[in-house]
Amino acid sequence: MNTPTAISIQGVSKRYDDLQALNNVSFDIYQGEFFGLLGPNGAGKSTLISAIAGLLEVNSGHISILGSDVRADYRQARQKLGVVPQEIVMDPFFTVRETLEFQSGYYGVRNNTAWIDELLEQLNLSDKADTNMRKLSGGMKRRVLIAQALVHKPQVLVLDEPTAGVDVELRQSMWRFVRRLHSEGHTIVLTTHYLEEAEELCDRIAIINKGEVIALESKQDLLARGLGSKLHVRATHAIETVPEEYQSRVTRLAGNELDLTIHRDSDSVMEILDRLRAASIDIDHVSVVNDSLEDVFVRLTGNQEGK
Ligand SMILES: Nc1ncnc2c1ncn2[C@@H]1O[C@H](COP(=O)(O)OP(=O)(O)OP(=O)(O)O)[C@@H](O)[C@H]1O
Repeated sequence: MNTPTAISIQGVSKRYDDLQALNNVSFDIYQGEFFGLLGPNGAGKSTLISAIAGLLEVNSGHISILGSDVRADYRQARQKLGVVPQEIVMDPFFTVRETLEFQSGYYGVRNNTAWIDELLEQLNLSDKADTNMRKLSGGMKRRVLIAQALVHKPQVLVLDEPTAGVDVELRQSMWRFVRRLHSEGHTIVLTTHYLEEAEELCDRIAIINKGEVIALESKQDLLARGLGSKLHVRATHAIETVPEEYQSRVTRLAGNELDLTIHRDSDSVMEILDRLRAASIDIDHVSVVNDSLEDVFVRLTGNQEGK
């Protein structure tokens, strides 16, 4: 693949006292990707994002944004990058518009009123432009964070759990806007605990666990990994017993309904159904449900804390 690199992460390690938060992390994110960074709580995602933003001194390794090193060429790298942080820190006495103007000044951007107006409109904030930040709801503050990250029109946008605690309607309108930015050529990096969101939006996904990258694949490849699927069987009568060889795979047995985990590569569904029939299970209906990203994530990280 010859696509230019948007974010290059090379051999990055970070230690907090005796805790290794990042351990020799290396991967590239390409221009125009919608990239997902997933992992359970405490995996090291926010540490990596702070390092990408050039806000954290790492113990070893290098990170660059479109060729600019985030430490050595901090100002250039920051011009190319917008980061929507997880935590809301804002001056409560500024209005929404003042907040965005102040942020523009920080990047040395002037005369960008038209772009600020567009951001306000796209994020449904136009009627709040002159409202003080302290009077906004949490969801509205999150929208201002996104606008703030975009005032200087960065090529690369990193969103650290932007939809935590945001209602469904707002989440959808935020994603519409982020998708539009992506379709216009922006590189988007997303961390989220809503795995269905990552499944819907991201082209490629890295899973971090205990400071290490444990998977880095296209979403399709990740979803095709491992066991793969669930076989759902409905019988015409209550199912009394399941053949012994399948008992360890039963995830649900209730009345005439039975769920079994199956391995897409090595199991023959027809053979399983034949054996169930031979065990006097009169099959009425069968369906195969593929693993979700959440199933794969839980299997790879071995816990459910990332939910
Ligand atoms: N400033 C700090 N000092 C000491 N330890 C820290 C500091 N910041 C983070 N850690 C620890 O480093 C590890 C990685 O934390 P980090 O916030 O990067 O994880 P995360 O993947 O973003 O988690 P979450 O999903 O909960 O936001 C955790 O064990 C955390 O407690």
